[in-house]
Amino acid sequence: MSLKITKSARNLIKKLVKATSFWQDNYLILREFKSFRRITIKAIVFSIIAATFEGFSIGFLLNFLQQLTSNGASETGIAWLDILIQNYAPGIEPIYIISFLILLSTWIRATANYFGGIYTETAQLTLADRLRKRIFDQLQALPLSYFTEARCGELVNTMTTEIERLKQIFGGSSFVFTRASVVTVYFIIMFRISWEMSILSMMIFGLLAVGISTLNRKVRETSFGISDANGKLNSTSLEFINGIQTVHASATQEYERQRFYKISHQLLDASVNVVRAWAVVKPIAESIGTTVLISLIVLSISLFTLPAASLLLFFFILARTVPALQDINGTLALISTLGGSMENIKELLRSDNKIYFENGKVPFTGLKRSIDLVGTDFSYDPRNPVLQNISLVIERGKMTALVGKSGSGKTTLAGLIPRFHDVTGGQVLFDGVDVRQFDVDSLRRKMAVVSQHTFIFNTSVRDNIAYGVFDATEKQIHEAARLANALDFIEEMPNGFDTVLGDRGARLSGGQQQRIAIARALLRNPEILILDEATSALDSVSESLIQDSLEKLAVGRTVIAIAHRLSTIAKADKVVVLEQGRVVEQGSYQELLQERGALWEYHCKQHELSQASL
Ligand SMILES: Nc1ncnc2c1ncn2[C@@H]1O[C@H](COP(=O)(O)OP(=O)(O)OP(=O)(O)O)[C@@H](O)[C@H]1O
Repeated sequence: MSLKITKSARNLIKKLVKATSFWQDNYLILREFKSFRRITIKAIVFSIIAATFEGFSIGFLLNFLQQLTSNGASETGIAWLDILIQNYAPGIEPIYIISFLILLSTWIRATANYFGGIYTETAQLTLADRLRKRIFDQLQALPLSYFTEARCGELVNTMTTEIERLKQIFGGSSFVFTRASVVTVYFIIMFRISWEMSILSMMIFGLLAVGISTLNRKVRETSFGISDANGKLNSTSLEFINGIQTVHASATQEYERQRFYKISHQLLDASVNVVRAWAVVKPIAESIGTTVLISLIVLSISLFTLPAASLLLFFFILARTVPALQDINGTLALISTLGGSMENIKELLRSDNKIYFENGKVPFTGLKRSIDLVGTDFSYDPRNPVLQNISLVIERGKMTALVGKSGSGKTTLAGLIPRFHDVTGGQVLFDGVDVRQFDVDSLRRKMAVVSQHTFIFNTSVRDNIAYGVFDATEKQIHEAARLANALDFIEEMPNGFDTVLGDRGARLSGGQQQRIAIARALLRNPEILILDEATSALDSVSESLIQDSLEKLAVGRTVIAIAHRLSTIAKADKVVVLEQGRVVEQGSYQELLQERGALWEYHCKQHELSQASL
């Protein structure tokens, strides 16, 4: 029965909490506390214990003062304590007992503060950790198209700086909670001393709070500029560092300097605005607080008559209440300055404003017949179709070459096969089954993509080759490197396979990076291989090495090659020519040449170029 009542009371509290607009506004962040409820509860409990014992120590102070002013009264003034003394320690002077109790309360308060501090800090750190991970998971669940739209720097800013700022919000909130508990205890004691004087003080403080909260709201509004400027600063810094070579090559250092200075100045302006707004709050609160205190003293002395010890303690507590309230106000104002960060994090965590990648359930066990594109359309932006009504059969174990001018949609088309993008019309079928029905991990595990833009991680050569095949043996890694014609240059490196490659493979040439990518693909031993051939001019030795390793990689697999070299096109079983997102020709190389259409022109152009370069 009692269990039922507790349960329904708990449910009622939950419902009430969830009905508050604070919960609804901040649900995406507050729900994280569920996973570390215990630490949060401990932090709250210890803060309350600390506040209670602060109250006890001050409460005992009144009895202590009364003892001093009454020339050694035989009673402490606390009924339960007097009974205890009479029963168990009749000979001991009450003043010693009160002194001991004051000390004991202070020790307990200090201990509770110590644990409260640890748990509060742990709760904040855990919250930051949870949010970082949640944002990471969120980013992983989003389709690739999200990353082209959202700015990289802003995302990094939200995951790092904004989370740190959010931690400050919760640090501040717990500080406000602790101070508010202490102030509550102060008010209880003040009420016990004189309810009239307490009500008067509360009314004045209440008015003060209304005024200050209006100011805090203004501070909060100014804070949004900081988050915005921080995001832009991060983006610009990342762009500058990533594009440093282009900046030097284009001699645009001065342009970049001005761009960076402008954004940095924007951050400065936004921060100064917040500092100005915040700086107003503190002195106003301080001067009003002191005025209130002095007015109260004057008013109470003339209006109310109280024993000297009580009056002294009342003002002693009041004098402690004013700075505590000022602390609360100051912290609330500081929290207001961090509102922008909170909004940014919530924006990223929201799921109702994003399109998610929907994974299929069917495990992909391998291609048996063909990949079919049936009336496929695709666009990154609805106003601008990139692929239109593509119908095409990619047969198992054959090489299909995609040919066409730059921007005709070859990379986009190839990206539909590992489901980097979802079609906007028509279908992509694997042996007659829509690609969206397959579990995407199982699908991609059967594939490898070697593109012009190989991403090299800042780890060792070995780890870069084995990326995604984490159980590969040393022998397999060496064999993959050998087949990719990468073994020679790897062995010449200072630490061979242990050499760390630097940010984005800074230590490798373009051709070497490609050979690492080919080794990576070889190690995956994919059934389906997507090759995006480099158009950039490699020296002829590198080119023939890469060509040779690509040929080894392609043997016995279903290959979709975005082909620029005639040698690749000529070897393909099928050539598909794209123009402005449409298939204009498809067939074998010889057939298409005989038709003297688009491929013929392409062929002639390449031939002229190769003749000219001889
Ligand atoms: N992430 C993207 N967001 C928006 N538009 C894009 C994106 N990627 C490509 N496009 C556009 O889609 C069209 C086709 O691009 P795609 O990269 O598929 O062509 P491509 O034939 O592979 O070109 P290239 O041979 O130069 O690599 C282009 O007009 C391009 O501007």
